[in-house]
Amino acid sequence: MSYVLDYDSFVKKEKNKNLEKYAHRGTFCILNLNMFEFTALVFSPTVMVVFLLVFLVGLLLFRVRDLPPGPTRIPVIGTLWWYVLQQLRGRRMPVALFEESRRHGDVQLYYVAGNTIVYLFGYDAIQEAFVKRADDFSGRPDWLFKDLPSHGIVFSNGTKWRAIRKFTLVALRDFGVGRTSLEEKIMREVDVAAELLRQNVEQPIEMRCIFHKMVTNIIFNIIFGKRLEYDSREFAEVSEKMQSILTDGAVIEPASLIPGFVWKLIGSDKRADAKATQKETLAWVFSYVAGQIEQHRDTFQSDHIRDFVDHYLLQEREDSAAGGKSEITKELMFGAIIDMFVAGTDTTANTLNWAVLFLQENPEVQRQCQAEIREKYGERQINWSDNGTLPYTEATILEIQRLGNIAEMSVPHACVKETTFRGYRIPAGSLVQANLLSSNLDSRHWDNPTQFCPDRHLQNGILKKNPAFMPFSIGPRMCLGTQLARMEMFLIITNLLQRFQFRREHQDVRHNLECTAGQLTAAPTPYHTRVSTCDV
Ligand code: HEM
Repeated sequence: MSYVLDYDSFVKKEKNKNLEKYAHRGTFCILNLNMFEFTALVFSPTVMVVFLLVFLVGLLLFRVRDLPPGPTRIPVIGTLWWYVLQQLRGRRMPVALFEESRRHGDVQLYYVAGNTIVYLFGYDAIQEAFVKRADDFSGRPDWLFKDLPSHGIVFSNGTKWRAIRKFTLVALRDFGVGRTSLEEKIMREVDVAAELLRQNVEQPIEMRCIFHKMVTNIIFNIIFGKRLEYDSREFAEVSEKMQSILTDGAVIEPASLIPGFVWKLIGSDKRADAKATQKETLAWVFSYVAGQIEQHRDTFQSDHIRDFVDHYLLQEREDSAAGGKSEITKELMFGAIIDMFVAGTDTTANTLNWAVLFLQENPEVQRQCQAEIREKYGERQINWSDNGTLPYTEATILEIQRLGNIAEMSVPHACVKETTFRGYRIPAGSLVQANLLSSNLDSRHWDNPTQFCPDRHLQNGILKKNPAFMPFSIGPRMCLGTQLARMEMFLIITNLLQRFQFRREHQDVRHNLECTAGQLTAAPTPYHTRVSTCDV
């Protein structure tokens, strides 16, 4: 049987309504088939399925042609193989992704479990998406956070997000971000830490633990209006639970989309168990916060607002007096408190941890900071109002943040509607994540980006801004605690440097400046420090 289709003559004859003739002789379209056989063939299930498949594949090819590039996408598996490969190689995702950007460019597409993930690299692409195109790229992917029991600031969208973000910023301002009341809280922790260091002079100590306690207590004090003793049971419990939300859960990274059994198969049992552990931890945190709110209710006085919780109770009262329903629900408030602990402790503590490491690895930089502090202020305490008067020390803090890269990736954003970005189609609902590491190390904006060099932030002895400096991300979703974190870092680093010198545990053993794997924030691999009192 031959299948040569004489389409023209078929159409002509059709028009002439001369079908009968062709019903008997099959010379016109498909040799040896009459009209009825031809129709039966065309409408046979097999041929229809083939046509449908060809149509769908064509449509798919047309639809994926304009998507951003990335590692090969395999049907069903997507780019899951790529994540698994990096895990097996022991690579950290942000670094592996950054390396892929050399091959695929600044906008890349990945597929995991049927979800589209777009990664952005380098200052220009991130700025274009998160600032110039903020309306399209400032959402959060609800589907990624659906298991979270509460959506505070980090995980909410739309009017809820705007309301709780504004409320929190106003409360933080009222409780002293940039003011003396907060300065006192921070300096109290500096004094306690200084006492601890004095007791351990010349002993190898882990600064990581001390910094974690300091910043946890600062946030605790802002939220609940009191500080806890470092060696109390309550402090240990709060600190441990908040820490484990971040390190165990990792629910806010795309890798969490990978099913638990895949992690188990590739030997990463810790990740497989993480989600279960996190549920328990969140339940504990919720009941703890609820208890604190109830205690505050009993002693609340509207003319004496003590802390963030009181701020919430005041808002609740004012809204109910006005007969309206508060936009700041209890659920949002819970979420915001957890967010501040989770987003505000590990990030700041790890930056401080990097600070001591960079300073002890670069003793000349440390010496110059100390000389500047001593020359300007002698032994008097450094205050927040002194910010801007210590250019070399402040440039050093910027360089610590740039190279420490504690937030190597932004929190996942979502593309709120289908859009075109740099010529690529970005499907609605795609998860969009900025590789902040790639901006802080962007060789188009920094000379020798991997070198530790505070002077790069100075021009004629004055601090200069480089827009590619992006530890807090940019745009409307930029870190809400930026000001608080800057204040903490400035006061803690300057006041400790004024009093102490930090040295390696073994003078001739350098730290390799590697990060601990598997954490959301990039912490340096553990190290010890020997502290001596400052004699510059
Ligand atoms: C050195 C310290 C810190 C660094 C490097 C840092 C970094 C970041 C980054 C990269 C983001 C993600 C932004 C995005 O998705 O584009 C973020 C978000 C956030 N940070 Fe921080 N952060 C720090 C300290 C803090 C502190 C002290 C607080 C406490 C108030 C805080 C609260 C938040 C919140 C609530 C968000 C979510 C903002 C939103 O979704 O609207 N952070 N931070």
